[in-house]
Amino acid sequence: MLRVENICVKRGKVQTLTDVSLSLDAGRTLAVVGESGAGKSTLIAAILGLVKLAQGKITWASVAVPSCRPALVMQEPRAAFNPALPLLRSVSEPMVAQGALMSQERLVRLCDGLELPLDVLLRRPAEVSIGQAQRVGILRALIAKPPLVLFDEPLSALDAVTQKHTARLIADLQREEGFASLIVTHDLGYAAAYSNEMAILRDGRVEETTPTDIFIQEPRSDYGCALRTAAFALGALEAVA
Ligand SMILES: Nc1ncnc2c1ncn2[C@@H]1O[C@H](COP(=O)(O)OP(=O)(O)OP(=O)(O)O)[C@@H](O)[C@H]1O
Repeated sequence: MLRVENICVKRGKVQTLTDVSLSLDAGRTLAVVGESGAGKSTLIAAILGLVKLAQGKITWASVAVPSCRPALVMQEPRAAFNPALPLLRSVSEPMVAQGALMSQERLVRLCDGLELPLDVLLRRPAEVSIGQAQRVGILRALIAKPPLVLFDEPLSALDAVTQKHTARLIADLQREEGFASLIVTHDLGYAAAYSNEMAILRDGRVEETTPTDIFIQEPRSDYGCALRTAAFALGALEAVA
């Protein structure tokens, strides 16, 4: 459903993405993994139509992606919200944009799953912890049942136990609702545990796109092998190998 076809992006004078092609179907998860500066956030910006493509095209079900109202979980949790507004106002924005009312039942279910006390939503961004703000970002992304969710380092501010609960909640909702999920992360362990496919990005190019179970056993690219070896050395892949 999501098709990224041979895109090139320049930011300033820097070529940040070169001939990148990816695809992602409904109900599936694609993890985009790569070192800092590889172009992961630029890829998300390109999918959202926030940067100009020098070449190639990006579509969702054959039309421009913004028309499907993709949801974004931003990398910097507090910066994702209007600092002047209680978080609940920001959380309700995707529903307002659809002209729909927010279901109390869904709000309570998601807050329970994310271990977010409801009173946190009555505070402004500066009045909650970064980890809470990150989970509110996930709540806002999922509240309106979007068909496509782009997660930019969605668990980076959470402790290991909360990471696990949050990742499970996202996976459970995805099974029930069938959204397509693109996860950008440095964390190979998380990517390996929760994705169907892994795209390895380096210096703005896709080194390989490989089904996750195969990648864990035998990456196809030299850089994929180096990432896998490093992740094993850190103990990040033991649970999934
Ligand atoms: N607005 C910009 N102008 C010029 N260069 C930029 C701009 N934004 C990003 N870049 C450069 O583009 C490259 C890719 O950046 P990007 O933020 O996409 O990487 P990333 O893989 O998301 O990194 P990180 O994991 O550190 O967030 C980097 O070399 C970065 O310095």
